[in-house]
Amino acid sequence: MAVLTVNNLCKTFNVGTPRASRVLNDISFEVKGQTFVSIVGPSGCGKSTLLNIISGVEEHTSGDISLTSDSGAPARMGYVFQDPRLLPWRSVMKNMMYVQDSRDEATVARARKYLDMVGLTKNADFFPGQLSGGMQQRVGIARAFAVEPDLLLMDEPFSHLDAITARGLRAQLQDIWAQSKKTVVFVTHDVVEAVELSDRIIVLQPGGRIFEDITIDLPRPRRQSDPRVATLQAEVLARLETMKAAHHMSEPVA
Ligand SMILES: Nc1ncnc2c1ncn2[C@@H]1O[C@H](COP(=O)(O)OP(=O)(O)OP(=O)(O)O)[C@@H](O)[C@H]1O
Repeated sequence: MAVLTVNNLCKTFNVGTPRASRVLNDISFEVKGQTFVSIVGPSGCGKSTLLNIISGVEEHTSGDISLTSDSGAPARMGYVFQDPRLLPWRSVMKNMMYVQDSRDEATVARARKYLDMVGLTKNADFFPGQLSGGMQQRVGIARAFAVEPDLLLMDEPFSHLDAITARGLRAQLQDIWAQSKKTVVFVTHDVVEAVELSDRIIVLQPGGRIFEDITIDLPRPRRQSDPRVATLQAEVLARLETMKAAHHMSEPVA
């Protein structure tokens, strides 16, 4: 069943003014439950705007968007941003619990389980200032999964981290995802990252249209050392280069 359905979505900023600009143009796609979908594309093509519309932070101009949960209750969303947005005066565990509706035993156990999955059980009583940037982002990821959302939105969660830390976190995210099978929409500039993590990659092009919707059919876990992963990464990059050429873009696409 589709958790997220987007139909003919358009977004124009500053409607009715001389500064009006259409950023998303007739976007349609579905995200089925338990799939990991990445949105990639060059800077300014509308990736974050799309994510903001899905999350409800931004309104769309026309089209439809719907979210469904298995239970029939209102769908719950979780978020992971570029920065982990932890409250500095709360411990790691209190940050984990801050976003939870309940403090019951099962909820606490779930928070502990996800903290354990990111290897931070020993740091539960630390404050964010006592953790590295990568550790803080691991708390942010564990916190979002611990809410057990119907849809988890991730906006370039590794873009502020160094390459080695980002690689470690991608491996960890793959492991958590394999165990939880949450439905994820993940925005990234990085095609290499998208191929490693995703079941599908939706490529946006300048002008805010879908260029391609690519299925990534590779066994998991996917590691950079696997030649099949590297081959597909090169293939998808080549397809993006074609798109770049069609739009006469000179800057790197991803
Ligand atoms: N609140 C706003 N008002 C007017 N224009 C906006 C607003 N927010 C975004 N835009 C414009 O919409 C376009 C798409 O922006 P968006 O941030 O969605 O792109 P992106 O693909 O996420 O870019 P990047 O990869 O650089 O983060 C850009 O031209 C941006 O200037």
